[in-house]
Amino acid sequence: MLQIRGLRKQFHVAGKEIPILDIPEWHVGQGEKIAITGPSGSGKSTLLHLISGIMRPDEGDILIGENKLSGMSEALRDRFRGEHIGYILQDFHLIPSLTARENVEIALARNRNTGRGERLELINHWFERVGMLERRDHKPSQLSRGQQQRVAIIRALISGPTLVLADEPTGSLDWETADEIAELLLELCGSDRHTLLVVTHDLRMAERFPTCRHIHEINEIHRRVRKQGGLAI
Ligand SMILES: Nc1ncnc2c1ncn2[C@@H]1O[C@H](COP(=O)(O)OP(=O)(O)OP(=O)(O)O)[C@@H](O)[C@H]1O
Repeated sequence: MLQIRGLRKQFHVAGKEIPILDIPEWHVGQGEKIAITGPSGSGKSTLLHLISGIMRPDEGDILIGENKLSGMSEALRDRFRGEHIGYILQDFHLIPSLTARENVEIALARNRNTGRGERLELINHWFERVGMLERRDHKPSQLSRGQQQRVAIIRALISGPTLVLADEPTGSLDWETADEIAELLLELCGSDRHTLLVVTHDLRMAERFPTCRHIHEINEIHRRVRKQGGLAI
């Protein structure tokens, strides 16, 4: 469902080009659940930014299903992301002035052309699924961090994306809450319909996943830079 070919990304920093990613070939099958681990600065978040189309590669192709991201205009990539990709971040990024339900509703209204009644029914169903029905009219500041992440997970999944990307989803949570969130994410993405890629430093979380890959198994930059006698990133 996800294919990466000849992908390269570098950043221009202080007059120098710093290579970050070099992925000759990587395939992820429909329904796979993969945790990607690796040291800080090894390009994990950059990889997710490229797969979501938020960032463009310098070279190479990313295909999601039959859809080649490099062949799309920025507007088309934004639409494609809204319709097919769910993104979960460490810091939730909920809108503070809106309630939990409203945060979910604006994402749903943007991505799905449904009537309000149908939307509210679906939203209630999801809040019930994550055990937060009674909290749906609370603002983010009135919720715990774990609860805020549950709302962010609903927001990412409610439109039925085929690909779910999560960047350190448990990074700002205590261990117990992190375990609950990892469990919830795997349960909600459990069907073959959802492909789930999570980048994490949390090895306890990574071990729960059917597949766990170190970024250096995918990204050849580390090997190449070392071979050239450069600094390892
Ligand atoms: N927009 C940018 N401009 C310049 N350098 C960048 C930019 N974005 C990321 N980098 C650099 O690219 C490298 C990879 O960053 P990235 O955030 O992908 O790493 P990461 O593996 O996700 O790290 P962490 O685990 O700490 O989040 C880092 O050295 C970072 O400083």
